[in-house]
Amino acid sequence: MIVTETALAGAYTIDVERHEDERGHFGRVFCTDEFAAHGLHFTVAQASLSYNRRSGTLRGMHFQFPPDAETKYVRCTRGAIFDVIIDLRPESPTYLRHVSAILSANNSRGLYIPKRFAHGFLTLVDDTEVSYLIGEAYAPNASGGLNYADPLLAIAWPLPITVISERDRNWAPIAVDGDDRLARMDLLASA
Ligand SMILES: Cc1cn([C@H]2C[C@H](O)[C@@H](COP(=O)(O)OP(=O)(O)O[C@H]3O[C@@H](C)C(=O)[C@@H](O)[C@H]3O)O2)c(=O)[nH]c1=O
Repeated sequence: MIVTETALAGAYTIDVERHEDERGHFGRVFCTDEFAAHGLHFTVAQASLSYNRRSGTLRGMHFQFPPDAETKYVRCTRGAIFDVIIDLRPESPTYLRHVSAILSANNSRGLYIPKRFAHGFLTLVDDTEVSYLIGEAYAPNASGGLNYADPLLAIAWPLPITVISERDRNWAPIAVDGDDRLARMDLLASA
């Protein structure tokens, strides 16, 4: 695996070293020891699959409030997505900055997302499947979100958004004079 830290500390792209032969290829996507060598101590509590019928489908920008924050390891196993993560750690030098990556079945790239990040994606083709490994149990009452079109975040989505849930369309933009969602992301709250 090729484990590369992104511009947001603690978030990594994970590329597969493919062993190619006439049948196709084989490669590792997760290894406890290799992760640990990069300081990543990831144990899987749940795995989820997201199927998306249409190109232009947006899911996000989601996070779980501490103490139920989630670590996610995301990969696109069919089709392609424009994947975006946002640093919500108030103490971080890259607070509220985002990073994007194209994840596709062709490139087999994965994204490792630490706790206290928001995550979302836009499908780039029809029939796209996204596979997650998640480090913590799901706490439905701890879910929160940010608006994908928030001018403060300034995410340059590469396609028009044509399919989105009502919940995701209606997340409030960040309030610059104090936002309760962001206030709840600090280290004390996550302790
Ligand atoms: C996220 C989640 C949802 N659900 C249920 C709640 C609901 O009835 C149904 C669909 O949930 P949602 O609309 O939240 O699904 P979705 O919008 O696909 O939510 C996902 O979006 C991406 C961007 C992420 O990063 C994921 O962690 C997750 O938040 O599935 C679970 O049972 N377990 C889970 O872990």
